[in-house]
Amino acid sequence: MSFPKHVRLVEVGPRDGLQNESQPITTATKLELIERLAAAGHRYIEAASFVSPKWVPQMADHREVVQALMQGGQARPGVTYSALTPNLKGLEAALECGIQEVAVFGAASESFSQKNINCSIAESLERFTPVVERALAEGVRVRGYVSCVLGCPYEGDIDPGQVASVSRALYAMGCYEVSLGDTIGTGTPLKAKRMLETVARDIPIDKLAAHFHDTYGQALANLYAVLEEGISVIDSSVAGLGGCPYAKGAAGNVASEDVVYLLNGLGIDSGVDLDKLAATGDWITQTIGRPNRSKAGVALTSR
Ligand SMILES: CC(C)(COP(=O)([O-])OP(=O)([O-])OC[C@H]1O[C@@H](n2cnc3c(N)ncnc32)[C@H](O)[C@@H]1OP(=O)([O-])[O-])[C@@H](O)C(=O)NCCC(=O)NCCSC(=O)C[C@@](C)(O)CC(=O)[O-]
Repeated sequence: MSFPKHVRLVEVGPRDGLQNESQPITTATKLELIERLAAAGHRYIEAASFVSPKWVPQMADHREVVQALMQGGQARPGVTYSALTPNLKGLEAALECGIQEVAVFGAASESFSQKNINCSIAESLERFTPVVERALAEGVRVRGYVSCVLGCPYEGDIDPGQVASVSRALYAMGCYEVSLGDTIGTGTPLKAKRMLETVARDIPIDKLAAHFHDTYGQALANLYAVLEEGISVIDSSVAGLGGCPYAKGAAGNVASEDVVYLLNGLGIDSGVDLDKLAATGDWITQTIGRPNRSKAGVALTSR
């Protein structure tokens, strides 16, 4: 067993963490969250989502958020701020706001693809191709997501071969990294390992990321399992905020504080200050009136 020395964390709290909140959250609160996360040491922050406001109302202020960061002087040097762009319309808007990095998001499940982005897997890949081409032509890097890699809310079990096939397509298209999403958190460590082994036959392991939700309390165990396999990029959300609007009952992402606590214990550097991160989790959950789902965060802030 050998773990990586360093893990790159992708903080998805401002996007995945907040997208499902039904109460309006002000742009100022979102920007303060992003700044606090950067101050805690996060170097990759998913800040917004250029999707239809009819589909995901909470992300309707994507322009204001990204403009404030990239054109309003609120971005920190050395931090990459990214946004989801499901189509050319979203990409064009994100480029106008000066975005540094974007992500396209597909699924390994046909039903989830239809519910989430209103098209089949094949249609989504066709739609992403010009998005990736245009972004790369503008010097903007593109990340790819695959949802439902360990289970689908509509179809149940998903064949790892299907995960590998969609991941391959995104990687071949020009995505520099493919993030593997256990959207509904049904995965368990052996399942996660097997899925990863299948995908890593075609894509170098250092081009893959783990994006695990914690619905069944398995996310940290799953992360430990894929760290053993060589994963060195982990997506997480401060205070375990989040859920997917198109996966009813799905809990938030694994909490960033819990991941940093795990990594610290394994002697793996993430560059993130756990106390500052825990204070950020405490602040955002109090601000938006949500329970803090990070066990490490709650333990640290109640000392
Ligand atoms: C993809 C679409 C837009 C297709 O939606 P559609 O209805 O098929 O698109 P359309 O092209 O027919 O357009 C319909 C309307 O949407 C507008 N529109 C069209 N595109 C945009 C855009 N980019 N930005 C703003 N507006 C847009 C467009 O202008 C039009 O407006 P209208 O004429 O009706 O007023 C829609 O299905 C959508 O927005 N879906 C959002 C899904 C989403 O955000 N899901 C959550 C994120 S994914 C996730 O959480 C999983 C992940 C990544 O975290 C990994 C994991 O955990 O699994």
